[in-house]
Amino acid sequence: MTHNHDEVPRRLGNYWLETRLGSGYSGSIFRAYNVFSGEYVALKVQDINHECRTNRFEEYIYPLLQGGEGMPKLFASGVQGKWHYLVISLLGLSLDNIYRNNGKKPLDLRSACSIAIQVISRLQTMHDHEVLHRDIQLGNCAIGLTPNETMIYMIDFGFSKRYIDPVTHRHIPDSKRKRDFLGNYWFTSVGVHCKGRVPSRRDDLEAAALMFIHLLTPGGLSWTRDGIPKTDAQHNRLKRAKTSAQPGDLCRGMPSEFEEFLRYCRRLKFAERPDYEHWMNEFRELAHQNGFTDIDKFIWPPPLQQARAVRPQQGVPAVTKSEMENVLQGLAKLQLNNRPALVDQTNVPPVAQTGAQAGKLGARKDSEVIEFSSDSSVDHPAQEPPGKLPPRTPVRTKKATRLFVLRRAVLDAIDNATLSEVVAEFTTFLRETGSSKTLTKEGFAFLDALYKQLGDPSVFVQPMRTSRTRSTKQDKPAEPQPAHVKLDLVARLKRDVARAQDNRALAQMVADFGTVTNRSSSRTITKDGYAFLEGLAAQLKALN
Ligand SMILES: Nc1ncnc2c1ncn2[C@@H]1O[C@H](COP(=O)(O)OP(=O)(O)OP(=O)(O)O)[C@@H](O)[C@H]1O
Repeated sequence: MTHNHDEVPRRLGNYWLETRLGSGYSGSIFRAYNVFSGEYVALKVQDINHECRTNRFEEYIYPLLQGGEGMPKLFASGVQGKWHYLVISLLGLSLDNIYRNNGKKPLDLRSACSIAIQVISRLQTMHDHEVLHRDIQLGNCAIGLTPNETMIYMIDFGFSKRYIDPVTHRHIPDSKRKRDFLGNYWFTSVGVHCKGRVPSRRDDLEAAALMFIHLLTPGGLSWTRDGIPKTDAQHNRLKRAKTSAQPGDLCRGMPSEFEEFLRYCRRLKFAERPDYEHWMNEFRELAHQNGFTDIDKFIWPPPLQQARAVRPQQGVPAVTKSEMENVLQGLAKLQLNNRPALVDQTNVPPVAQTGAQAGKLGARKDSEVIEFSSDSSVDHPAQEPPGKLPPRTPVRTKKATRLFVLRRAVLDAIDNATLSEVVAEFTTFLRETGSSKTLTKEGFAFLDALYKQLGDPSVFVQPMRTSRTRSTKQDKPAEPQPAHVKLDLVARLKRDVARAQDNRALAQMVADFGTVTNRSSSRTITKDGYAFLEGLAAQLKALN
């Protein structure tokens, strides 16, 4: 049953209704003001006979959330005639309004990080108050009005539910029985939408992850592009597309945090508490690495300088053409002659003609240009046609890009002499760049590649850099070690590297070095660490 909003009285309770702000399936929302105080509010009104009495559910949920950051205030609720009304804080634009007003263009990375931090924080607040949202979408996140315009609020609790039983204090039970889907087509998790599972905290987070990815994807998530499905066949097609989309494909060209976050949400168990703090910190760190300041505030439109810093685009390298040329010229100096393979590679599918095999890397044609991206998809050659490099001035990208190029050179290397040169270059580069000697994610990715190449290029290698705070059993956090453990081990590695007999022994040393660096509190490279890397380059040459 729908209603004509012209029928809604001009006054409900102590509130005088002005303009209509929006309307959904079950009711309308008006800008209104308190006739006594003059205070402006938003008033949600619904016919009491409506088949979907979401106002009643919201009336139950709002009090549970009062006082939480980013939760609208509930001022009043009641019934007048055939109208049920809820009076809540008046807010500004929804993220859906912002996205549409911006021509549905992908958002800048600063805005995406800021939204990610705030939305995860809102979900933490709701979940800590024992409530699931169950309908996370752009239209249900709204910014405040001045002076709260940098705060994202959560709205529309019509589908929300307590997941802790108020009597037994136990988590709601899971069920094998398939349920009808509840939520929205675009962002509701694959488990709930496509497999009929019972929603829990993990699904709110997965919906948020899909929303962030959507905001960074040109044209949005693929299954959103044909509009709302009108038939069962269309809906089934949408579900198939959603189910089969792999995180790596959805997030190609984006910073790896987005893909990792989606994977993390999908690994969570039904009743498991997500590690909200960890993910907020990951997005803060990502923002920090890109030079964004004040990231806990959502600033729209984004500050000009910061918006320009990095704008991730699907499959498009995040470097300028001239930066890419510089890097390639540097690599061209490497002598890559045909020498025996490092290890038995019969298990490895033949690699397409790479720069290493073709001769000098600098001689690569545009179509052979390797992918520059600060995500884990660097193993896949860029799908985008070359020459589509957007102008930008990345802050962190230069360092990250250089490290990725070196990592690629490791994977392409076919002999120890080449590896020796690449390791020497990696060491010099680390010594020369930046005031911080911290080994970045890209630095660890280099070590992973080196370990794989020295040991067995055909096997999957568990990354050496692990999360500090991950709470699932599978991903044990890396316990920090006392400083002397690292110092002792690295000193030993420095001493022993010159005595290593073969590549496998060197591989083990690289793994030990990466692991101990990861477990040190600041992940820095010490003087002995540099000496070890230099010794490694020398020993590789000697073992050639
Ligand atoms: N507190 C508010 N202040 C200002 N605008 C709001 C507020 N709450 C909602 N709106 C606007 O009204 C729209 C509909 O709001 P809401 O989603 O709460 O209603 P609904 O009837 O439950 O909608 P739907 O059925 O589409 O879920 C929102 O997208 C937003 O643009």
